[in-house]
Amino acid sequence: MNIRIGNGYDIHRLVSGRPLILGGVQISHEMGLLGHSDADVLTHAIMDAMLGALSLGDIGHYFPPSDSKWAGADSLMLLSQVDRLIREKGWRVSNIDSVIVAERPKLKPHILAMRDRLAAVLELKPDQIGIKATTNEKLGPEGREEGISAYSVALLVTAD
Ligand SMILES: Nc1ccn([C@@H]2O[C@H](COP(=O)(O)O)[C@@H](O)[C@H]2O)c(=O)n1
Ligand SMILES: C[C@@]1(CO)OP(=O)(O)OP(=O)(O)OC[C@H]1O
Repeated sequence: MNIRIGNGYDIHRLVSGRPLILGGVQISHEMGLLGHSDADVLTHAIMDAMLGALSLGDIGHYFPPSDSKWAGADSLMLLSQVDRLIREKGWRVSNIDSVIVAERPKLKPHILAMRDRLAAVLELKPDQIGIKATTNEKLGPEGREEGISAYSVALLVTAD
């Protein structure tokens, strides 16, 4: 069995008038993330980790922000396409681990729902997907609540 590891990072700006969607879960908050798609920063970091593991570039290559086709796109649908790409190449996800950096809102109550949604799309068990949350101790853009970022690593294994 072959193994490959990849990492991903993304950040999106917090603005009023947008829904806050993380890991495919809509979270009640007075602000949401701005982006060409639904701006699901966690799912974007996970996709980049999966693509990075196989040196397949990044999500902007497959879903260019300049292409109106992806305007308002559901990031879980994009994740499903990335998963299909790696499966077609003979790989599958062994496990994913992630961190969301957000001063607010409290994400702990939503982590299990995010794991369930991502696991359903990736056809994994929820315990193959780690998601943690941390504040940035009021430091930097996340700490000033200007944005939310996410980091992810993905371990891929060959299907055989
Ligand atoms: N948006 C967040 C941030 C943090 N948490 C939870 O709180 C714990 C403590 O966070 P610190 O940044 O003070 O270390 C953290 O381990 C998370 O469990 C959260 O739920 N939502
Ligand atoms: C998801 C895509 C889709 O156009 O757009 P955004 O939601 O703006 O997200 P970002 O991480 O800035 O860029 C990646 C794009 O592929």
